[in-house]
Amino acid sequence: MQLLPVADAQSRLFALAPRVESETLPLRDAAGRWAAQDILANRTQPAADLSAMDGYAIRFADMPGPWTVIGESAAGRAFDGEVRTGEAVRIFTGAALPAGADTVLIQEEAARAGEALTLDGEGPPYLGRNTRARGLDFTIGDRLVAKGDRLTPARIAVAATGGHGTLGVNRRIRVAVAATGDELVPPGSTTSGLALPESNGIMIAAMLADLPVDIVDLGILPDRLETLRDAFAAARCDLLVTTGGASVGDHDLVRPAIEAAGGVIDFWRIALRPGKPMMAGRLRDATVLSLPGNPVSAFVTATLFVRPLVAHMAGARDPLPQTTHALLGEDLAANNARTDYMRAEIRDGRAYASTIQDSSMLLTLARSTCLIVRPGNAPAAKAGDSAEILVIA
Ligand SMILES: Nc1nc2c(c(=O)[nH]1)N[C@H]1C(S)=C(S)[C@@H](COP(=O)(O)OP(=O)(O)OC[C@H]3O[C@@H](n4cnc5c(N)ncnc54)[C@H](O)[C@@H]3O)O[C@H]1N2
Ligand code: MOO
Repeated sequence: MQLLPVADAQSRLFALAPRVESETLPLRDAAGRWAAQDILANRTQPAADLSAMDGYAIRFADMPGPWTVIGESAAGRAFDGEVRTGEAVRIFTGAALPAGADTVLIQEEAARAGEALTLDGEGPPYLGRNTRARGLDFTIGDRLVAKGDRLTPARIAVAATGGHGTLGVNRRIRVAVAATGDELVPPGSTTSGLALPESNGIMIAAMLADLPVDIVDLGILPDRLETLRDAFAAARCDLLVTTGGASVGDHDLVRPAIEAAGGVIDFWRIALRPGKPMMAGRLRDATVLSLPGNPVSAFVTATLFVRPLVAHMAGARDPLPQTTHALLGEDLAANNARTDYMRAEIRDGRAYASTIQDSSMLLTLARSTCLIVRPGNAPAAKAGDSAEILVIA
């Protein structure tokens, strides 16, 4: 059986799902979206040479004083005269440097009696000390945020300072989530016998909570072809995520149900552990991602495929999760052909894999802070070797 490498599956998935349209939003509502265009500065920042400290604007050539104070410059209220030899202007942080002045003497190093000002300390050591030049941060026309960048708080702030009140962003993604399985009951209901509280749908919604999505909860669907078909066909969404019923058992009906609803499967089965039986396709205007039912498999495939797909559709230039490196706390055995995402904990800067890596074990997942990425056919590794990790908590 041919298993698709993870990276190939990710690119095929992105090729299946178009980017959504853009809209214009007030800055306050744009946080967490992706920029639909480059955001260019409409103004220069700072707009003039400013003081960086509270003190006195002077001419550096006049050091070490004394000076006569001839006026005041405050933020937003500039002194409109000129500072001549021997003169100083009282100035505050963020205020415009008056014409003629080039340096600021901080007030802690100055003594003032009426309008007479003398040096009381070392004073500024060079011309321009304690000032900010016009355009220090950026100049009109500079690119502040690139198309496809996430609108982080700092990027929202720089756009505001750059003169923008609204931004072009990609719209929110409508994600329908369906859990399938006759054994499943809603969380919190009194369980008896073999009934199992549903957790995958809840977990996936939680994993998307920081992304611009509207979740359409299709609830728990039974293992019945017609019910699944009708529910999938009726879902109005950009992305349909199902869990369970993706494997080869007699009750694994997700694939036939998608096809019966008029959908087409593009790929199935990934060289991945856990998460092998994941499949992807299209159903009308929606992309479909069917995740395996085992909770850890659902978590890993949601990390590697659902979140990146949402980010891709919402305009991200770089939608894949970022990995980093850690030293292994213990030896690891050689891997087979499937890329392995091992549940692990970081302790004292070293990554320790859980002893049992069963894809049903939620408590192990809940205690893990990272996944150790073991590429397909990786040789055995030693404690102290560097390994790729994906931080998950
Ligand atoms: N003969 C084979 N059997 C299996 C294969 C295979 O290749 N050949 N693959 C195995 C792998 S790998 C996985 S992963 C599972 C995935 O199977 P399904 O996607 O069909 O998942 P289910 O059978 O429906 O459920 C598996 C497991 O997870 C529990 N589950 C399901 N949904 C939820 C939910 N929403 N919340 C909590 N728990 C859920 C379910 O009760 C089962 O215990 O197949 C292997 N079999
Ligand atoms: O690949 Mo399954 O997802 O190992 O448990």
